[in-house]
Amino acid sequence: MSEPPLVSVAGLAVARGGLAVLEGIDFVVSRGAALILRGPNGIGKTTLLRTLAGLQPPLAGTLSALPEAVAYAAHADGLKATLSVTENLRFWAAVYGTGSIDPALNAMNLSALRDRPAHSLSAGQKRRLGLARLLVTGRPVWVLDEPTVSLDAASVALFATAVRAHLAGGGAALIATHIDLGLHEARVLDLTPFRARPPEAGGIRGSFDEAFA
Ligand SMILES: Nc1ncnc2c1ncn2[C@@H]1O[C@H](COP(=O)(O)OP(=O)(O)OP(=O)(O)O)[C@@H](O)[C@H]1O
Repeated sequence: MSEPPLVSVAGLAVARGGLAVLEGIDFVVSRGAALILRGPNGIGKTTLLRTLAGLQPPLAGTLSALPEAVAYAAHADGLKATLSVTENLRFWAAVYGTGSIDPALNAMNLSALRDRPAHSLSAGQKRRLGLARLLVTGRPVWVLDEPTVSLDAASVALFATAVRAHLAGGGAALIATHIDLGLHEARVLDLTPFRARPPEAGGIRGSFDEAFA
């Protein structure tokens, strides 16, 4: 019997601010696979990723990803400003109960910056540290919201290499991005056809304010 997918979504509708933004979404993402989410500003990519990460409930439909399987990288890097690069990574390794931080330092080219406090890093360096955090989580499903913002071309390539290594190790990735990451093996899902219809046109009514909106 084949292994179940790491992420399985059926008839999913998601809401923001009490309004349905996307509905009728179906996809599966298996081990070793990446799904790129595309769509214009405001279509609901962040809202969908937040739902996949367990930060807000679905409005309708089913979602099989376990929140504890997911490592979520949001727009903010989530760094501890006064801690050094290595202290930030050790902090996350302790939170997630994982081991060495060296693979993460090397993957995102942070070794030369290891003793620098996070507040002193440039925007792109901070972003590299935020992405290095993914590697120390040890979690199989990476859910990434515009991960390459502030990255130069070389850093985008480093990041794509890290994603490929994650997939090769049996992980999966869902990535909202407006740029071409060069992950040609990834499937692309354009969310435009899933824009929620207004209730008067038969769409789902978003009748709650999400707890974490
Ligand atoms: N806190 C909020 N309260 C109410 N509405 C919100 C809130 N955050 C986002 N929205 C609205 O929800 C819709 C979906 O937003 P979302 O951030 O998911 O879109 P997106 O596809 O990620 O956009 P972008 O490409 O600009 O990042 C948008 O119309 C947005 O204005």
